[in-house]
Amino acid sequence: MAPNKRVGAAYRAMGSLGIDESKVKSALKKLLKVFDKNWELIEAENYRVLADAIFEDDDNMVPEMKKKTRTEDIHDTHDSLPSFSNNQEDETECEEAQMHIESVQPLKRLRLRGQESQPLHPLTNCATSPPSKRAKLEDNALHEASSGKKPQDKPGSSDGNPRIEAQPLPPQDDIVDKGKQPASTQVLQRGRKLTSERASPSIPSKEPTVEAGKFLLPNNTMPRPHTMIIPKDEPIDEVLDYEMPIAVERLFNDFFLSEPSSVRDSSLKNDIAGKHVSHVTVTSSECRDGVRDEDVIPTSNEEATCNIELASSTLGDVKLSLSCSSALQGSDFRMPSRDQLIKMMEDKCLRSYKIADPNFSVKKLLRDICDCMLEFRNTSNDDPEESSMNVDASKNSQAPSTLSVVRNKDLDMFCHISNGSINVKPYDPQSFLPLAPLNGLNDAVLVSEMDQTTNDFLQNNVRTELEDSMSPNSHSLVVFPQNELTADDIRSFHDVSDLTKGEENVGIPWVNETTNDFPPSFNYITQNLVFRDAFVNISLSRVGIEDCCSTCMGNCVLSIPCACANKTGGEFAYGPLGLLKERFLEECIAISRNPQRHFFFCKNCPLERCKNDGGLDPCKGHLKRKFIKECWCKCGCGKQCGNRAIQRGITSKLQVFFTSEGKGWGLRTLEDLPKGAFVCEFVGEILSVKELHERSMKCTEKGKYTYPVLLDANWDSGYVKDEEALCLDAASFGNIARFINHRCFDANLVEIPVEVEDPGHYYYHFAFFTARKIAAQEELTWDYGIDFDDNDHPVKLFQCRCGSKFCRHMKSILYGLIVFEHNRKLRFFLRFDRGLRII
Ligand SMILES: C[S@@+](CC[C@H](N)C(=O)[O-])C[C@H]1O[C@@H](n2cnc3c(N)ncnc32)[C@H](O)[C@@H]1O
Repeated sequence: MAPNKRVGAAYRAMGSLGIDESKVKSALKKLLKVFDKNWELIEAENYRVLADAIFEDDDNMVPEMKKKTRTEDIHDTHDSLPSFSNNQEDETECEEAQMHIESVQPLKRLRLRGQESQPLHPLTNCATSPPSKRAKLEDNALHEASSGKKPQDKPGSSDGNPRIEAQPLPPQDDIVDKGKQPASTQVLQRGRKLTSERASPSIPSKEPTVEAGKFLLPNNTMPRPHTMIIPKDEPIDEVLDYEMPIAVERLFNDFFLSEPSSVRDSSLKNDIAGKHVSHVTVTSSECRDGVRDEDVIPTSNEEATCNIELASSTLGDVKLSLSCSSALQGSDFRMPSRDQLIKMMEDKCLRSYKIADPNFSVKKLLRDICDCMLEFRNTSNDDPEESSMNVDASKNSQAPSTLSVVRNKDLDMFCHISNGSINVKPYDPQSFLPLAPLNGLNDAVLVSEMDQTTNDFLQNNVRTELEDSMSPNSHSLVVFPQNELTADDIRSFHDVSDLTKGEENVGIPWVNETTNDFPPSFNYITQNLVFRDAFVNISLSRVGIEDCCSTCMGNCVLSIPCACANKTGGEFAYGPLGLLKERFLEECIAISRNPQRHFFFCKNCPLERCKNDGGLDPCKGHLKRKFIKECWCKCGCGKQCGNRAIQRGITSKLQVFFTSEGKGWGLRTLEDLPKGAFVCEFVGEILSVKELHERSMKCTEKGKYTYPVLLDANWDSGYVKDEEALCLDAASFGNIARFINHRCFDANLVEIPVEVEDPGHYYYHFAFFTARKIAAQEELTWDYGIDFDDNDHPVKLFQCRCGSKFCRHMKSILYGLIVFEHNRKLRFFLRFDRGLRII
């Protein structure tokens, strides 16, 4: 009989590790038996289980040899060595045994270190699908292969055995596991019981009790910061690395959420067959009926038909994802609806289990699974508040077919069920990259590689702050695109939990409940930065005694107006609570809403000048605004002075979201805001208007746009030099304000120029304040002041979808239509629905 190629390959692989073929044979035999001849399991990770099994054999042999040596020592110490020498085989074995006492650990370390880039330990893959049947050994094949070509010896190893002492020992600290026991086939029989039976939070689940084939484990093919060996004696709990968020997001949701089933099927098939799909954890031959408990067959990804994935993060958040492939079901396979699937499962369970709670439900089962996962995590968490989890299944989310599971008010998770896909998707402040692996990308790219110190630091310092800034709403499902990604896309990733990348006092999360889009790529900055030519002279010497309140102390707004207040028109703009005073605010709103009354026209307008097109068109007008002058570091008051509102930065809970009205991304508040509150500044690159003009031209050519704001509130004071005619552009460098959309006339924010460090009036801060009380969840808007008939406006014109009944754009469209209709005698249907729509 021809030698079995797989056997031969196994010998060669072990040979390349310097392992003697006699050891390979017996270990291989055992494994084939245990694994029911499933070669994939044996071959996984370059025959890792085989190597481990060999080491284990050696380990077992060591005590025997030691015992023997000790016995002979007692009888005759001097005779013991010769007696071994007389027996060549025994001597060799003894040598091996001795050698393994010393060196099996380093060998394993070295091997692991070399495999760092490989998928994780096969343990979990195998463990999720262990064989349930026994089979005959492949004796013949083994025999023939073992009598074939001898594996090449390692250099320095004359007898074919590994000479460990020749290999450098890695530092002990590098090793995550204890290194005493190899991951062995014994471990494969272990698992974690995931039933509704709760583990007591005080008793860590150290004794996995699930039989082979009946348990689920998190998919561990994703990379981890610390690849580790799982010592065989240690419980499976150790496999779960709760120190790091596990970024497993298969997100078959894309397929399940919206597309017709036929589309879904083909996409899914491609995905499953593709290399990227590597998270097969449970495979069932009868997945038509859901996940089958018995006869779980380990299989390759290509054969996968049913996946269950669990993922958790350090916060105890759990994601469970089910997916089903049509690969083995035939072309007419259709994914059942969520309700069909649940009903089918419930019927099956009620049929199968003689004693079942009459109120048994699959949803409850899933929640229980999630609870169990969380409890595993909570056992290591002493915080009683976190340990007591409140599952509220009745809470509905906005998404259809969604089940919300809320753990507690501050740290909740969002369990989404939609057509076979169940996600518990939390806000995860520790992940610096999106949680989802995306097609065409190696998962490794997407998992933050934090070392323990960074991780600990974040846990101690950042998480609480970020958690505080979150609301349950912000944990909603985020669907990541499944398209191929470019390097640019990868660069544009924004942390779901904090788009500001930690730059602001508060984290500002983003959500997209509408499309698969990510927020646009830009660099987050909290302070305006000069691009190149803009003249911004911030120097202490320019701030004269009349421009600051050097003799003030404490909180200026509580005492008589200081020099800074004088510059604001004789009194402080802010009241004692830090809100803008009503009268001041109303004046500012009036300027924005009735600009015609506050326009001034420059004699030599920098905007017209910078066009450099020969002629000089007349100035189109600028708004003369009211300024706020805040106290600054040259003042005697402290940082808590009430006249330093914008300097304290963003304090409100905000969220970037994808609007449903076609405006792209927008900014909303997650909490009620009072009238007159500072929200944020418009931050960007400081450009001269000339630079802006040049940039706009270039951008337009490339189909890109600038996000400019003119700092023209003081251009009426005389001739404005080119380098002093400034603007801000937030397209590439900006802050959260770049997401604030326009609303005609009745916007809920008002923009006010604020001077802080430059008394020159040409450079100032462009700050947004609430124009009225704003309720939580309301989108924040400001009136860009666009003339929709002015094609020359520095802001790229768009079709306004502000929904305001005062919408200027719609008015002009309506006017145009009426004229058109009148002239052409054509009929148009107009519908007044959230503003004017043309149908
Ligand atoms: C400063 S950005 C605001 C954020 C933007 N929506 C985004 O997705 O990045 C300005 C752009 O948003 C869009 N936009 C803002 N307000 C809008 C409105 N009322 N209707 C339609 N589009 C709007 C326009 O495309 C505009 O050029």
